[in-house]
Amino acid sequence: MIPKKLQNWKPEKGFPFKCGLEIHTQLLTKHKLFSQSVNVPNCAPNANTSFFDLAFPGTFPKLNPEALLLALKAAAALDASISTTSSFDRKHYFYFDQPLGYQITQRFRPLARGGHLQLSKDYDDVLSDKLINIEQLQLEQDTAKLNYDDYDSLVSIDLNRANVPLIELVTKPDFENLLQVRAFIKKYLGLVSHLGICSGDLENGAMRCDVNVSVAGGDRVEVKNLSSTSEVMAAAAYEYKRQVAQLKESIPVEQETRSWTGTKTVRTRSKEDAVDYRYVPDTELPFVHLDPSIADLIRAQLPEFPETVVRRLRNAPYGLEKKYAKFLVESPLHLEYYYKLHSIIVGEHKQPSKVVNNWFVHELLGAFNKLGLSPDFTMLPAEKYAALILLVQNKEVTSTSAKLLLLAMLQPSEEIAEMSVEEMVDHYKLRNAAEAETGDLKTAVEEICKEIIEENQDAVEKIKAGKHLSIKFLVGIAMRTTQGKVDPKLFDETFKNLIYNE
Ligand SMILES: Nc1ncnc2c1ncn2[C@@H]1O[C@H](COP(=O)(O)OP(=O)(O)OP(=O)(O)O)[C@@H](O)[C@H]1O
Ligand SMILES: [Mg+2]
Ligand SMILES: [Mg+2]
Repeated sequence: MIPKKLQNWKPEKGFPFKCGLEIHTQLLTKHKLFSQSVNVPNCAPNANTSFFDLAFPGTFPKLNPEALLLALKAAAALDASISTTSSFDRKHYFYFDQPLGYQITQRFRPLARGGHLQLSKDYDDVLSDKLINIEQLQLEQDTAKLNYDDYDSLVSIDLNRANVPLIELVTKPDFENLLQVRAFIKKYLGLVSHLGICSGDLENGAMRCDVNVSVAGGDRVEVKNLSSTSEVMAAAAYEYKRQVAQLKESIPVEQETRSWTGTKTVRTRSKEDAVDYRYVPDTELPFVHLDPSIADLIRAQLPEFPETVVRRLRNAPYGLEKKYAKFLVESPLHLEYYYKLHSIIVGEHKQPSKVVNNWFVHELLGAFNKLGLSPDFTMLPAEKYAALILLVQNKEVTSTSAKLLLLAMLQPSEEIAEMSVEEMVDHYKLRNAAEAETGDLKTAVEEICKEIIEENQDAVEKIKAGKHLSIKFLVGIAMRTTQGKVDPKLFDETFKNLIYNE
C-alpha cells in the first residue's frame, strides 16, 4: 500500500530529484566482526564486550568468517561482482562511540561492486518498473551506542554494539522519486531478512541509512543516520523542498552533510570543513582472497527469492493476499510457521485454505496486534494452534470461544502454560453446547430466546415493524447469556422463527 502523502509526490517541473542511498545493516552472526564476543541485541549494557571491542592495547582483530559469508550472500543476491581480493581500511575519527579511534571498513577494496535490484510495478509499490544499480557493498564495524539521558544531562556508552558486523550497501544515484526510495529500502530489507542475513529489526537499530539528495544537477547533500524508512522519506522530502526553494532564489546548493532533527534537516558540516578521515590500510588484517568460483557456489546455495515465494503463496493452494504473503517472506520463521499450519489443516485434515488464512492473518496476527506484541510464533507452536482451529472446524468450540482461548494462549498464566488445547477448553468450560444432543440444544436455545423476547418486547416490536437489524441486538444478549458457547447463527435463526412465525 502506498501512503496517501506519497501517492501524489512528484518532483516539480524543471527541478528533477536525484538520490542515492547508503544503507548499513547489522548482520545476524553469532559473534562480532573481529572478536569472539557474542552478537545479541537487548542485553545488559556492556555485557557483550571483549578486550578488542574496548580497544585495549595489544589486542588484534580477527575476521569472523560467518560475517564474510553473510555479506557474500547479500552480494550474490544482488548480482554484484564479488572481488577475489578485498581488504580492510581504517577510517579515523575521534568520538566516544569509537574506542579504537578509527572504524575498520573497506574503502579501497570493497567485498563487491556493481549489481542491481529491480523494482517492479506489480510487486513493489512503485508506479513503473525501475532498475536501481549498486555502487558497492562492503563489510564494516558498528560503533558503540550512546544513550542520552536529558534529565541527568548524562551520556552513557553501551559497547555491546561496538564491532557488531555491518554491511554498507551504496547505491548509484538512480532514484528519481520518493516512492522508489521507499520501495528499495523495503525490498532490500525484505531480501536480507528473508535470506537470514539481517534481523530487519528496525526498532533495535538493525538498519541505519544515509540519504543523498541533489536537485537539477546540483551538488549532493547527505543526511546521515536515519533509522527507519519513514525517517528516510521525511528527510529526503524535506531536503528536496529546501533545495528547490533555495534554487528558486538563485542560491546554489553546496555539498554538505546534514542531520535530521525529526522535523527538519540541519547542517552538520560543509564540504570545506569535511572531516579528513586519514584512511589507511589496516595492517593487522590480512587481505581476503577468494576463489573466483565462490560467487557461483554461493548463488547456487541461495534459497528462493521473496518474489518467487510471494507469487507461490498468492496462488493455489495457498491463495494469500499479497500484503500477507509479503509479511511471511520477511522472516524464515514466519514462513515455516505458516507452511506447517497449512500442511496440518489443509494437507492432513482437508480443510479449505481460507480457514488457515483467516485464522493466521485475522485472528493470530490480529491477536498479537491487540495485545501490543510484535508477532512471535514461538509463543504458540503451530501444532497447538492447528488443534484449536480444528476444534472450531469440528464445531466442538465456537469461534468466539476459540478467539478467547487464543488470547489466553498468547499471555499464558503459569496455570495454563503447560495445558493442551483440549485441557484448556475443559478448564474454561468452553466445550460447545452443540456437542450435546442436537435436540436438547435446540430446546435449550429456544427457551433462552423466548425468555429474551419476553424481556425485550420493545425491540421485538421494532423488528416486527421492519427494523430487522435489531435481531442482532437480541443475538448479542443471547451470546452474553451463554458466554459465547453457542453458534450465533443458531440464535439468529431461532429468533427469526419465533418472531416472524408467531
Ligand atoms: N549527484 C548526486 N545526487 C544524489 N546522490 C548522489 C549524487 N552523487 C552521488 N550520490 C550518492 O552519494 C552516495 C555516496 O556514498 P559513498 O559511500 O560513496 O561516499 P560518502 O558519502 O562520501 O562516504 P561515507 O561513507 O563516509 O559517508 C551514494 O549513495 C551515491 O549514489
Ligand atoms: Mg558511505
Ligand atoms: Mg555517505
